[in-house]
Amino acid sequence: MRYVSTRGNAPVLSFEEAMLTGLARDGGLYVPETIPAFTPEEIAALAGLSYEEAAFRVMRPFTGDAFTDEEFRGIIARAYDGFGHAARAPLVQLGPNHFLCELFHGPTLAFKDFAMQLIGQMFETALKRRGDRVTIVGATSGDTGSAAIEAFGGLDAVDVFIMYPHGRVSEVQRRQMTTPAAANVHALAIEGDFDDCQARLKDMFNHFEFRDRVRLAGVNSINWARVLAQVVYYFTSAVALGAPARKVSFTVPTGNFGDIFAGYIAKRMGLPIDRLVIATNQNDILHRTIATGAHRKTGVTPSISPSMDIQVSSNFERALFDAYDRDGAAVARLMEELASEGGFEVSQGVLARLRDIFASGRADEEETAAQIAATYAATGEVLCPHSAVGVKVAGEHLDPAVPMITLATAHPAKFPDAVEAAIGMRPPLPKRMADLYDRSERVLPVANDLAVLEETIEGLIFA
Ligand SMILES: Cc1ncc(COP(=O)(O)O)c(C=O)c1O
Ligand SMILES: N[C@@H](CCOP(=O)(O)O)C(=O)O
Repeated sequence: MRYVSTRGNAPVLSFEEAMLTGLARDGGLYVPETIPAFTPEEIAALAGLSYEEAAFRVMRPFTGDAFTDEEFRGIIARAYDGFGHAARAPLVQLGPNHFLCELFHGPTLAFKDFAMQLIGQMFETALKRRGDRVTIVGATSGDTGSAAIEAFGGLDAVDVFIMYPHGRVSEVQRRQMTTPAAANVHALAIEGDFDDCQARLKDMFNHFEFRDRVRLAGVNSINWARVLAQVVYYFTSAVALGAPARKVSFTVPTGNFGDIFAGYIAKRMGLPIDRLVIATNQNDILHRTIATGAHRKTGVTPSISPSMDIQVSSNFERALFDAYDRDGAAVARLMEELASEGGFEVSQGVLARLRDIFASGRADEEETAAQIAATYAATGEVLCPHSAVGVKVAGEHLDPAVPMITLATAHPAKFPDAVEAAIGMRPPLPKRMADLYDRSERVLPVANDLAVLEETIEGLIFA
């Protein structure tokens, strides 16, 4: 299996090289050269397997010779060992034909743990074998950062720097990033929003002297291995509801487009997914794109679902690459237009292709809070605000003939203020985190400035 850049002008890499490389050197994102297809029999055979075995079967065709089967099974076993639910990604029923896939039973209580725990183990195995060391820099709106710090903290072969937007993540998210004691992890508070953090990260990747000097690696969904790990729960949940004999649809709370792109890959692999519904909060560039064909930044407005406060949605580039028949030059032109003009329009043909696969909707602040309250009253399930955005939008796309699965992307205890405002109850943190508010914090405020950031990072790793 080989990996190519969405901008068509970077070296073709193996799985392991793509994983350790992060952003392609032409500024693009790596994607598999071809998507392996599963037969209906192979999909049916996933029924009744452990999550770990299903993960092995779904991901193995993508990893080439990076790991032996025994190594890969060990990596998967260690990745999911610390999850607080035996099913890893359990389904609960919300209503007739509407299910919630709870993705928040990992160590940091968000879906990011599914991929981050796995790639932590993959990096450790690959770097040890190579006798190599890398510097991981990440951008977060709250959950990627805490999951990365949990997964990579204390590992020998990595230093980790996570940029988060100062004042724009929940207190639980911030404390998850700033209280771990491991000396190799650093939380950097940036003045700006998530888009600024992600832009600085891409600037670092595009500054080759810095990139090569620190041996820069990425664990955002820039990294293909992150997306791959997220493909698995589409298979396990669809099979639990009768796939491949029965079609299913998914609604996915969306910001950086990584999670829903994983669903698109599952569909390309042969999983019978009817609709993939993009659910956005008031930062709705993706919903507007599907509705109108115009992909235009409007600036980020802080919301009660802060992890989705994103307007420059990195992985949409991967969807465009396929929608433009894998024409890397066309994608590069669109990305230049996004950077210089603040947006672009997709052609009518491309819009029709996108609409063939993706539907969309949005939830504003009041609708999100109302959905938390309504779901709690009807079912007793306490939703986090991101999952509530998903459930609200899913409600507009229900089809009596096709089960809908909404991804519940975070635990409500990560966003206690929003949940309390909606239902008058503060969801408690799990016991193992009960002292989170008493732990001391370690934060490094850094200017939203490439040179200052690079100097800070180099100062810490070469100290
Ligand atoms: C809780 C939560 N829900 C949804 C999302 C959106 O996921 P994606 O960025 O993969 O679209 C994020 C962040 O990415 C998140 O942290
Ligand atoms: N919502 C994310 C934003 C970064 O997304 P990623 O999937 O590209 O890592 C977060 O919580 O940080």
